[in-house]
Order: sequence, then structure tokens, then C-alpha cells
Amino acid sequence: MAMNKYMHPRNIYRIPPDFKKLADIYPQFSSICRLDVTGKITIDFKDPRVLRVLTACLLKSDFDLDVSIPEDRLVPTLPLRLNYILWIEDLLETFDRTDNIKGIDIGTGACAIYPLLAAKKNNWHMIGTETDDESLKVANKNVKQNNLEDLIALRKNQSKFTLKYLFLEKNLQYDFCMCNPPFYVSLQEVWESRSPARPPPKNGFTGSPQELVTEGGELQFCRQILEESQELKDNILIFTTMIGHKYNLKEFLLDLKAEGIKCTTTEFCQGRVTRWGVAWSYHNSCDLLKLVTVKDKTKKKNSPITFVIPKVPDQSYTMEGVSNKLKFVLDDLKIQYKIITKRKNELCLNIIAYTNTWSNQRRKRRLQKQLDNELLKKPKFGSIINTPIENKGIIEQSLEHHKKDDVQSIRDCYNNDSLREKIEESNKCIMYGTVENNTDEDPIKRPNARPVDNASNITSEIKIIENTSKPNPLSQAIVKINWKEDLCSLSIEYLGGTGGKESVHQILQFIKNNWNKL
Ligand SMILES: C[S@@+](CC[C@H](N)C(=O)[O-])C[C@H]1O[C@@H](n2cnc3c(N)ncnc32)[C@H](O)[C@@H]1O
Repeated sequence: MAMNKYMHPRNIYRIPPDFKKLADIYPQFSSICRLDVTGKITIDFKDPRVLRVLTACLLKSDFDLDVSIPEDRLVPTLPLRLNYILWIEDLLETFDRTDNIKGIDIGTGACAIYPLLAAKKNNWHMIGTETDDESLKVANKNVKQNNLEDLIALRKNQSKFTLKYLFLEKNLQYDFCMCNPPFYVSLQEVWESRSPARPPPKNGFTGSPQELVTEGGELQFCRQILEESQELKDNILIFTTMIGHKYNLKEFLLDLKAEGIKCTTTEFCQGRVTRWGVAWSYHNSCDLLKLVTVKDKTKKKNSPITFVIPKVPDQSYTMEGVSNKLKFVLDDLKIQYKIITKRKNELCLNIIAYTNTWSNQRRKRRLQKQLDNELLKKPKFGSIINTPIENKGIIEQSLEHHKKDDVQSIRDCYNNDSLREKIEESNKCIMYGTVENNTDEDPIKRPNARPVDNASNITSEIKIIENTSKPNPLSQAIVKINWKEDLCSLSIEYLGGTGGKESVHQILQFIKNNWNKL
């Protein structure tokens, strides 16, 4: 659902751009337009080239900015960039700052989009920093071709810091800093990050690895800004950053709270994309918490569900003991996890489950045993290996005699759980036997045989099959272990997934029911 009505009240893109008008004025825009059956002008938002032309034309028509956007760099979506600038305007107002505003944009990118908008729209003085030489080169060209050198200065960051290196002169003063950090830890995370519970993004994908990926991801980047902000509290009035993942927002707010720092947040809503803004200040002249935030009212709050972990005789009731046990349970359930935060009294994990491995465990184990026996009887030593799809056929045959819901349960189970690994493991054994016993057999003579030379080939092939058929997550959640005095609690908060909130209730129930038994 489009969320234009939740954009900042002063955002001009609450009203969608008039494509007909743009097509009349800009021939390059006209060339990317198409007429739909109703005679309406549309464009293909999924095509990065189209996004580039649209952004360049809007920058010209709405801000009189001539901006070159390189093919291999991020195309800045204007509604979001404008939402961020407008929010900073609000923040400055609460601090009664109106004249001679000076700001810093950390990681300005090839378009220097924030400095250009801030300078052109508000006459703010901006410093834009960048680590990437190529982006910096284009950014300088963009500043120059808009005659904004008096207001914008760009700096190469060659340090390991985000801000500190700019303050060699101790008494430099800025009103704010802003940052759209690289959001991801790795390129793989770029592809896996979007919750399947949400509709796919309307816009095509743009951006280079250096713009999107940073060591430790955005949380680490924001933490670095926070750490440096403590040394720069007298140099910068308002520190701000954008955050792209909700689970990182929560963590970052806890960091700020732990340090006793006053802060405020906002949601930047535009199209199908939501980002978050966090601002903090060390100045007492204004209470940032009083700031009204623009909220996306379409989303209901997901409150975490919690249970107090009981003490189990002969088991260590310490952070390490409980964390290890939780990880063991998650491994056992084939639930993937990533540690987000590890503190003395808190462990925070982002978990992803692809199949329901926690329901009807006893029945599944019984069926699995039966099926294992049937399967191990079937293929003869030295026979051609079964691909997972062929295994599925064997499962279907073996299940003919079982009850309908049992069959479904095994089908679910097959998708990603230990049963499939067992089957494939058993096939691997058969395979090694085949290779060892038929070393001089030419695979070409056996039309149906797959040429195989060693064991690693087999595993890598299985992995490829697993990757390409990876289903959408069933459940994605934040799991937290928290110690207060000598009591430990475990909470789980639903983030997304096809299984809905019920899936996290079930996972918690499984952990509760089995904690004493494990
Ligand atoms: C997500 S892009 C944002 C670009 C631009 N601000 C925008 O909103 O379109 C992040 C940018 O930060 C730059 N960057 C990464 N680490 C940096 C650092 N330590 N200091 C300055 N820039 C950095 C990257 O090269 C990249 O251009």
C-alpha cells in the first residue's frame, strides 16, 4: 500500500509527480514513458535507468538542480531524502536554530544529494564526506555544475572514524550531522534483508557494494557515530542518523538509553519503504523527546512475549549457560540466528525459521524413524544417487500408508529439516561407494548417471539446490535473553514471516515446554 499520506506534511511528493508535465518538458523523460491501456502515462520503476532519469528530471523541475547520477551508483529516491531534510528542519526549530545553519553529511555519495538539497532549498552550509574516490569525483562535479561551492565543501574520509577527523580544529561548530549509512553487513544480507511478509519494493535495485555494505552493518556504523559524538558534544548540536532495519533501531535506542542520552525518533514513510531517523543531543536547551514524530499508522506495534527462564538442577544459570542452551535449542530446531548484541546482561539475536520444526515433534520423530528405515532399505549400494527431488518421490511412496496429516507433516519436514539432511547424508555414503567401486567406469556409458569426481562436488551440488529452492522465511523475530538481578527472562518479538505472529508464540511455547528437558 502506498504510504504517501504518512510522508512528512511538508513533503512535496505527498502528491505524486505529474508525469505528463515532466514528459512535455524533458525529452529524456518522455523517452522512458509509456501509455497504459487507460491512456495514463506510466514508467517502469523497476528499471534503474528509468529511476535515474526520473530522479534527474525531478531534481531539475522541483529544485532547479542539474545532477549527474552515475550508472553504477545509488539513485537517491527523493521522497525519502526530502523527508530526512524536513525532519532536520523540525529538529533545528525546536532548538531555535534558524540562521546560518551548518551541517555535516556523513557518506554523501556520488550525487551529494543531501548537501545539494539542503543548500539549494534552505541555504544551509554543508560538509559532505565520502570514502569512495569515484563517488567523491562525481559529487564534486555535481556541486560545481550547480554553482554551490560557496555552500558545500566535500571531504575525503581516509580515517577509520566517521566525524572526529573533521575536528582537528577544536572549536569548529555545527548545528547537525546526518547520515544514510551503508545498511548491510554483506551482499548476501542485501538480498535476504526484506521481510517476505511485506510486498516487494516498487522500485528497482540500485547501488554499488561500497555504498550498501560496511563491516558490522549499519548498527556498527551508527555505534561508531555515537561513540564519537561523546567527544564532539560541544561541537555538534544535534546528531542524527538514518536506520534501515527495525531490529537495529531497537538496539541503537537501547545503546542511547544505556548512556543516558536524550533522543527522539521518526519514521520516514514513502511508497513501500520505511526507514527510521534517530536524533540525539547533549544540550539541555531543548527536550528532544517532546518532538512530534511522523508515524506510519498502518502498522500495529508488535509487543514482545516473555517468559522467565527457570533454574534447572545441575545446569548453569549464568549468561553463558543460558545463551549456550538457547543456541542449542535453535540449532536443534534448524532456526538460523545472528547475534545482534552481546552485553554482560543481555543477548539479542535475530532469528529466521524456514520451516515449522517445533510442532508435533514426537509424531515427526516417530515418522522420521519409520521413513529412515524404509529409505535406507530402498537404494542399493552402488546405485545412482537420488537428487532431493527424487528423494521427495521416495518419501511420497513411503508415505502412502500413513495418515493424511502425518504425510503433510513429513512433507513440511522434508523442506529443510534434519530428515532431508539424513536422506542426503545416506545418499552421500552410497555415492562414495559408487565412486570407489566404479573408478574406471565411464559416466558417458551410463546415460542417466551424473558425472561425479569427488565428495565435495556432491555437497556443493546439494548446497546449490538448497540455495535456489530456499523458501520464504516462515518466521523472523528478535529473541532476547535479559538478566535483572539474578533472574533471567527470554523474550521474542515477531518481525515478519509467512507464519505470522502465531509462529513466534509457538516457538516460545516449544522453548518453554522443553527447557527443563533439554
Ligand atoms: C548508503 S550510501 C548513501 C549515499 C547518499 N548519502 C544517499 O543518501 O544517497 C552510503 C555512503 O557512505 C559512504 N561511506 C561509507 N563509509 C564511510 C565513512 N566512514 N565516511 C564517509 N563516507 C562513508 C559510502 O561510500 C556511500 O557513498
